[in-house]
Amino acid sequence: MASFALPVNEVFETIQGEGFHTGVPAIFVRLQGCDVGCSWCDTKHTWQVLDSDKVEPELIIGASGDTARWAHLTAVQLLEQFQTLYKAKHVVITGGEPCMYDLTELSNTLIEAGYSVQIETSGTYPVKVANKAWVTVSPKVEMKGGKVVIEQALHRANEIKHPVARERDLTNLKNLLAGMTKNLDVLVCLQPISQQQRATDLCIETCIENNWRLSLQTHKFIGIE
Ligand SMILES: C[S@@+](CC[C@H](N)C(=O)[O-])C[C@H]1O[C@@H](n2cnc3c(N)ncnc32)[C@H](O)[C@@H]1O
Ligand SMILES: Nc1nc2[nH]cc(C(=O)O)c2c(=O)[nH]1
Ligand code: SF4
Ligand SMILES: [Mg+2]
Repeated sequence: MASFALPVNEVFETIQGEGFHTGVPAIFVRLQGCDVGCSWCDTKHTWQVLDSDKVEPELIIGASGDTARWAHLTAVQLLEQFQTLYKAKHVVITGGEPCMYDLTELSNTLIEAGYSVQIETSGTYPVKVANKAWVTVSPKVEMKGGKVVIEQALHRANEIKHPVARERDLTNLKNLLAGMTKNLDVLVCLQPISQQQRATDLCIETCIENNWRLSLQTHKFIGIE
């Protein structure tokens, strides 16, 4: 079967800094493209997929820095790089919004090669990924792009990791949870937006009240990618 290529912004090995898998060594594959439009997004350089930003694959693997550059890479090309360059056996496919693309072939290829796979998604696109993949949905409600969180993503989620700045974000989360008809015991994390103290205090208080987990973007505190 012809392997189709995905637009990759960066590939790097680090420690998962967010959610249930915080602390796990991981290879990150950041895909280019997102039309959700979160004003506080910390990866805005991935929003547009411009031909003028397309480069050769060798400029992407292991490169660092927040640029809009991207290259087409196939599942086999990525797997070969992982097996040559990295030790981690957990792969996080993120973006940009990775579920703009069909991730089934990439995730199946990696799982068959012995990797665990996790997807970081906004929940605004159907999640097309291997059944064994871990899906982290970070619901994006009332963002500029006007997209809505879809039921299929919430029902496929292994964890819901909600970004919180103020009370309204908690109300939005509780409305999403109340509307779910399946996956009712999904794991819930709260993630303060941009490490704001008021948001962090609100998350701590709410996690204790609801027995939810706190997700702190630990990589930003210890200065790793
Ligand atoms: C950059 S997004 C990419 C994946 C996908 N588009 C999504 O939003 O889940 C990865 C994670 O970073 C979170 N995030 C982005 N900017 C953030 C910020 N300023 N503060 C806290 N979390 C942020 C998102 O909520 C998401 O959980
Ligand atoms: N260390 C680290 N952990 C992360 N977890 C989710 C991330 C993301 O940008 O999707 C991320 C990231 O950018 N770095
Ligand atoms: S959905 Fe994710 S990548 Fe897109 S703008 Fe929001 S936080 Fe950024
Ligand atoms: Mg990040």
